[in-house]
Amino acid sequence: MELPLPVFDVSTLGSGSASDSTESASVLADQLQHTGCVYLVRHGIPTETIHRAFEVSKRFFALPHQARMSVADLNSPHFRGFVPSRGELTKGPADADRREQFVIGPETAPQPLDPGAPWRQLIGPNQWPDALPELRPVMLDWLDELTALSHRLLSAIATALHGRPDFFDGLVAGNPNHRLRTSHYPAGTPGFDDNGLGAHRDHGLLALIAQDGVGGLQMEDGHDSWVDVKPLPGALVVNLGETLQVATGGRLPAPVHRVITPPTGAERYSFAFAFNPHIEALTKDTTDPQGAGTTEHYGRRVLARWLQSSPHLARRHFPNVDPGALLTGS
Ligand SMILES: O=C(O)CCC(=O)C(=O)O
Ligand SMILES: [Fe+2]
Repeated sequence: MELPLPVFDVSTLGSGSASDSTESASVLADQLQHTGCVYLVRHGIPTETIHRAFEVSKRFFALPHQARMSVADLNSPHFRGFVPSRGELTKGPADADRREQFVIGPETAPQPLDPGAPWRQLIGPNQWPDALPELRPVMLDWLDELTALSHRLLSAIATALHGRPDFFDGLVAGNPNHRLRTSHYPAGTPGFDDNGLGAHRDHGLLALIAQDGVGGLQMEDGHDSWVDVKPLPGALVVNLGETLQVATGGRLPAPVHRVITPPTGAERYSFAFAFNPHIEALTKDTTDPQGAGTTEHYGRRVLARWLQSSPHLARRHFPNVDPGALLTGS
């Protein structure tokens, strides 16, 4: 099968001498520099962990509507839980996403409410449905595996770009706003309702995607056309987010991507793990020796975006927060 993206063998990072892994880190950075998106093979996450995750995801989406709605995201100021089909407006109000999702993050206690820093509400507990007790251990185990792999990749990128594996660690330390979302893309009518997930860039550092064999994930190739990221059995896909694009002065691009609804008779399941900065992280171009350019506050930016794409949550939990004011820092 001809693949649209480079393939990176993760096992080359951790083994052998330090110079081997430095070389391998440069291979990864070079691949990412061209596409912002790469297949990862021999990534070390047990097949069994992945298999269990897909299995429990299917069982979650097969629960009766009422059981899924018992953990609706509308209950959660932390943007976690079940997001029904059409519940998110990634592309804007005219075309809601057709996928349904279940979203978790690192399990933490809620933060004290601070009206001057509403983004801190993104940190907090998850919601778990009583009807499927296995969901919690399986999702949290998968979250831990994906977090550990993301740290390895970030260290490799830091080694390749700055000669130091811990160069970007300060962005993630503390309360990282990671998210693991599993999505179910129901079949649709081609040409009519094919917006499974609207075109977007991820906001964080990098994302790891696991998809089943159905296909539908597409990346923009930089020349206004879409490339099908065909499923590669056992592989994960890494795609970079805007925080890393900013931190590397644009050297590592965050690709625009989307998911097309499966055709009649098919349905797609996937996982996307967003490896995100901590909620107060300040990002600026680290390749500029003068330190010029704007500094971005991750918590402000991500809350503004999520309020725009989830207006029902905005109205319920953040009625006095203006996304525009968050973005301009006032
Ligand atoms: O479902 C997928 O394959 C991709 C999901 C994605 O890009 C996201 O949730 O940000
Ligand atoms: Fe994405």
